[in-house]
Amino acid sequence: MLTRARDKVGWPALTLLLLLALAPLVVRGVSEQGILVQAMIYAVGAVGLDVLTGYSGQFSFGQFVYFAIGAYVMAAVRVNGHWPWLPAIIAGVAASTLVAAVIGSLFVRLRFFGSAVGTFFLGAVAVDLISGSRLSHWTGGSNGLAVLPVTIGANSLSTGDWLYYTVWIALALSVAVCLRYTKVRAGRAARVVKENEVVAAVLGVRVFREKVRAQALAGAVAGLAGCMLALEVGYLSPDTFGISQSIELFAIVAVGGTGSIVGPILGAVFFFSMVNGLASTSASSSQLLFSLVVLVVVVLFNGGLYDLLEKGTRKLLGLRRSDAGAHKKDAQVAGRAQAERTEPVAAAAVAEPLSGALAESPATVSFAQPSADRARVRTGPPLLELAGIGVDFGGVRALDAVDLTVGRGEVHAIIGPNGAGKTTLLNCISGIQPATGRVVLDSDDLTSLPVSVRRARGISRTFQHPALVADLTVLQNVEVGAYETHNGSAVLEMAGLPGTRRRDRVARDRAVHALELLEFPRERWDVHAGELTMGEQKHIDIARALASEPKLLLLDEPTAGLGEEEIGAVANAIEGVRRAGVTVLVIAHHVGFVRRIADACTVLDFGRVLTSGTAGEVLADDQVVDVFVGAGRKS
Ligand SMILES: Nc1ncnc2c1ncn2[C@@H]1O[C@H](COP(=O)(O)OP(=O)(O)OP(=O)(O)O)[C@@H](O)[C@H]1O
Repeated sequence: MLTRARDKVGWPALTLLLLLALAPLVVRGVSEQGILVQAMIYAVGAVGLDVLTGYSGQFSFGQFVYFAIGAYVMAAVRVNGHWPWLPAIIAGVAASTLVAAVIGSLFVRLRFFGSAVGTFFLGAVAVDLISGSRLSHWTGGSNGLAVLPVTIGANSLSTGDWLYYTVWIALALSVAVCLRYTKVRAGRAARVVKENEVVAAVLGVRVFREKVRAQALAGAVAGLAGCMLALEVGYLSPDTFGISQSIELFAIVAVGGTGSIVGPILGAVFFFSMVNGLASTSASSSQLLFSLVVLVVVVLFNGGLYDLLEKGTRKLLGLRRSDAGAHKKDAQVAGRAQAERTEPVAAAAVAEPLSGALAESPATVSFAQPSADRARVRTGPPLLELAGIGVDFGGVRALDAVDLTVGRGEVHAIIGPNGAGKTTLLNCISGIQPATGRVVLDSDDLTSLPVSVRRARGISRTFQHPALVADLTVLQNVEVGAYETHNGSAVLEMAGLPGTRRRDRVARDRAVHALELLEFPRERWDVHAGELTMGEQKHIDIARALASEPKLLLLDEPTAGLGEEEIGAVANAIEGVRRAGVTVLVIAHHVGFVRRIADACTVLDFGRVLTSGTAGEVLADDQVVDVFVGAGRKS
């Protein structure tokens, strides 16, 4: 399923920051300005949490720990080391970043429940360390630690307008850095990780590294929030920090809207205005009212305040861009137009279900020219050789001594009934699934190599369910697959140095080339993936896999769930891939589709190769009919 993590939030973020910058002109009361300062401090931390949850799909109850580390390190180096204030803040942020990266790398493999428990107890350890005697010479233990006043000339950054604008600068900086992160390669890779870690790995993304990077960024931003909190409160004690802050951050992100960067700022302003506005009522009813309001916002407005505001603004301006239904319709119309333009063979000819077609009689179905003439014309050694591939899932023998040879430049179809082992076979080739036997690509033995190395050696693949990033455009999604490696420094990428810009240009060129090769309509390149039809998504999945310029492209049921015209478009796309000289191994369920695109065909049944040959030969084989329609089957 496609989930939302927004990309185009630059203008809303700028507008909101400008409004906050101007707010002191209108909001003159000391306590009202204090509320906004509190809101902005928490917004800094919440923006980081949004990067972690909304963009990289991770979870942490431990953000308050990074608040505390940032605050205590900043205060301690000033008191004990007499550091100037700016280096002290940098030290606080650096310390929280480092600890978040280390802790993150320990917790990154945990699923939701493990993360929740792990980060919760991390908080308990941190509070104990701060309040206990072990670090008391730095933290002041239970006595607390004074935060030395920060001044510029005669002005104190800890009070009044100076505090307000110091915190505002911290917020603007956090928003700028986090927004930039979501736009560079590392941030986009993290968004694919959020969609599906296996897909990300196959696209060459270092899943572990991207998750730790997101943890470190969220930790850095939380550390900066901690420094601001230290400036504001002027005195740190174990009571200054607690798990409740992490929960408040979650509430702020949920109320404001996840995956939007802007939402958490709105959420923080709403949250603190509510808390302080209700504080005048009796304690118990204010708590109840507050909880009810949060509940209503979270339950009724799934996308949070930002979503509500975005939709309201569009309505007000009479824009219909986010009308998903309208877009879907547009997409279908555009998809149909494209299919009509590029479809050289009647779409119906490729849409016949394999079992149905064979049950009728192969002769009665109007197919494109069988590809027998194309088959086996390839010369030279085969590109892919599988020998004795075997996989057991407990008692289930999913693959049993499978041998398969795929010729260079060939389109080779794998067919077979449900559960025959087709997907497992592709998983073995791409390295997702450990197996016995040998996998050799272009005389290169890949058997013991991991997914990332196999991709680098020329294997790319698609999945039954394309995990595209909904709020990235078509072109941006394809770019994620176009990077040769997903190594490199995220900091350098965010700085936009010439080296990384060059690499981005190469990736863009490859993505453009892949889309052109598949004849995906140019007017749809800037459409968000969340607005594409299923057929278009499959198309983009193929383009994304093709963008890495593989030797072998593995396609897992690219026609599953598609209508006749869309199947025709996928067949055209595969023809384009063939013309580019890329070898294709494709799982298919439609006999017309197989006849049209395949040079060769292998039938799997109960994890074994039943038969292999040209598509024409294989589909004329009685045994194949048995497998698909059950005739002659003993059990
Ligand atoms: N992770 C897994 N754990 C346990 N059993 C599995 C796993 N993956 C696949 N299997 C089993 O292995 C066998 C082959 O599954 P596989 O998904 O490869 O078949 P398939 O031919 O691709 O089927 P379909 O056409 O339905 O996708 C099936 O019996 C399936 O239940």
